[in-house]
Amino acid sequence: MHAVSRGMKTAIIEGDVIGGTCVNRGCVPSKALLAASGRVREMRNAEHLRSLGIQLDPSAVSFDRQGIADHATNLASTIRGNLERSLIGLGVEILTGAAKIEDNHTVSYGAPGTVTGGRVTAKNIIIATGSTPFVPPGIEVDHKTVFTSDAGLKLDWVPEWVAIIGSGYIGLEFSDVYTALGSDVTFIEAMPNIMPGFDKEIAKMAERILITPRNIDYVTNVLATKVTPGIPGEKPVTIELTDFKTKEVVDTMEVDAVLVATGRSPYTAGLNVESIGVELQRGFIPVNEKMQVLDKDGKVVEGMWCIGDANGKMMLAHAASAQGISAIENMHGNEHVLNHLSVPAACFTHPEVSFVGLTEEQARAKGEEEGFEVAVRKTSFKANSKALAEKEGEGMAKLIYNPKTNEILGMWIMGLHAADLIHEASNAISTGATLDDLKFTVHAHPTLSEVIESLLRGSDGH
Ligand SMILES: Cc1cc2nc3c(=O)[nH]c(=O)nc-3n(C[C@H](O)[C@H](O)[C@H](O)COP(=O)(O)OP(=O)(O)OC[C@H]3O[C@@H](n4cnc5c(N)ncnc54)[C@H](O)[C@@H]3O)c2cc1C
Ligand SMILES: NC(=O)c1ccc[n+]([C@@H]2O[C@H](COP(=O)([O-])OP(=O)(O)OC[C@H]3O[C@@H](n4cnc5c(N)ncnc54)[C@H](O)[C@@H]3O)[C@@H](O)[C@H]2O)c1
Repeated sequence: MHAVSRGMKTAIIEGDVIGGTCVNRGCVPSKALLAASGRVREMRNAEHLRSLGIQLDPSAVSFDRQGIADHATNLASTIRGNLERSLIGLGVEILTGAAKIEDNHTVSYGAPGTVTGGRVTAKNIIIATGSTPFVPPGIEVDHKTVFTSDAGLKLDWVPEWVAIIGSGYIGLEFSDVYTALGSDVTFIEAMPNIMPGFDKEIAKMAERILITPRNIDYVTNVLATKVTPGIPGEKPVTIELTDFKTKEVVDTMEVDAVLVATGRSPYTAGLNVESIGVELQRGFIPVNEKMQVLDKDGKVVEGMWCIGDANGKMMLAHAASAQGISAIENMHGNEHVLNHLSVPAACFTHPEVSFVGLTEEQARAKGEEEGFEVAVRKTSFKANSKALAEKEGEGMAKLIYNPKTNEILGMWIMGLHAADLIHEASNAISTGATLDDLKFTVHAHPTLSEVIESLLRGSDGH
């Protein structure tokens, strides 16, 4: 769409359905499941409702599993249809088939292994082939009792006990869905702590809010080295657990189902990038900061660009789009470099966790290396009138900054609508605004955004 807006003749080659992972097997259906299951959780929380003066018998709240699953499927197909119609309306040509690079200005496409579809030449070619679920060796996926997010999003059943391998974004969001619908969850995490990618303090709070009060337990420092599928209601799934450090088998578990959420692999096999002198790096396509593809000697391959999950810089949908816009600007002659530290991210649990920039640990390490001080301000949702009106005072926001320059290095938020609240910080980092620029900005009262106001002003005493 951005290429069209810049006056370029544009075609997309798609081997499956328009919209990719995000629309069909990612952001969109997962948020539909989270929305529906979140309502179930809310309506079964009698104590919370009572505190608002509402009486509802939690056992009277039921849900239709297929209805929730249909909501996710229908949403994906609506958004896919809208997207396809917009592209066609803008004059983008949609070519169907698996693409194979012939040279830096030619791509052939068709059924895999053939070139019956055709061949197109272009001044610029963007590789945006994305990623697929990574399944560690030893794990047998039957898509029924042992599955990745692809099958999990279909919500074919709600198992009584689900083990989730990996406590990253997918693991956490699915744990939110499953526990709301009545499942027990066990996390199996290779790292010493669960949610290892989070700021440590936020991970601690997330554990207190999202894990401890729910039917969730976890084991850390272990790898699931062998997983054998079962038969629903008849035979359990078996999991062999191996100590991460000693590599010794330490335990076996039997559960009803296993969700494998151990990251994603770039989808670049068969693209034939060798034809343009590129060497894949763990499957990813190397690019420079302008998103230009680099060959095995680190030189720019003229006319070739790569964006999104396939370059591995930041596996998020909006990062992929932003990189695409950046690539088009560069093609158009407007030099542009996306500041990835300004790209926000969010985990859409109830409540949400969001962040932009660095964790406190990363900022302190950077400060030590580069010789600057790091300061931290924190505030709680408990002091926010809107959050209290909703009886949703659990949560915190944390600002990490350089006290000499007042540059914002990172922000982390856990609490109601954290995913929407983070943009004030990401816009500030993106435009280079400092705390001095922002400390007298005004936020409507009573709104959740006053949580950010108190961080920016340091008005909570810090
Ligand atoms: C369960 C889940 C939830 C997620 N939730 C979020 C979220 O809430 N927010 C967020 O920002 N991100 C989320 N993500 C991540 C997000 O989906 C990805 O970062 C994003 O889709 C990457 O976009 P992309 O364009 O690089 O690749 P993809 O979306 O993977 O698209 C690649 C496309 O290329 C096609 N393709 C691949 N190879 C070829 C070939 N050789 N020829 C022709 N076509 C080909 C594929 O069929 C696919 O349609 C989620 C991911 C998952 C799995
Ligand atoms: N809300 C969102 O933005 C959102 C939601 C879902 C997915 N995503 C994207 O999708 C991608 C994939 O998500 P994900 O949760 O699968 O990956 P992730 O990288 O976020 O988390 C994977 C987790 O699995 C652990 N792990 C890896 N191998 C293991 C093993 N053998 N045994 C036990 N633990 C193991 C890792 O230590 C890590 O904690 C992410 O890059 C994320 O950016 C984003």
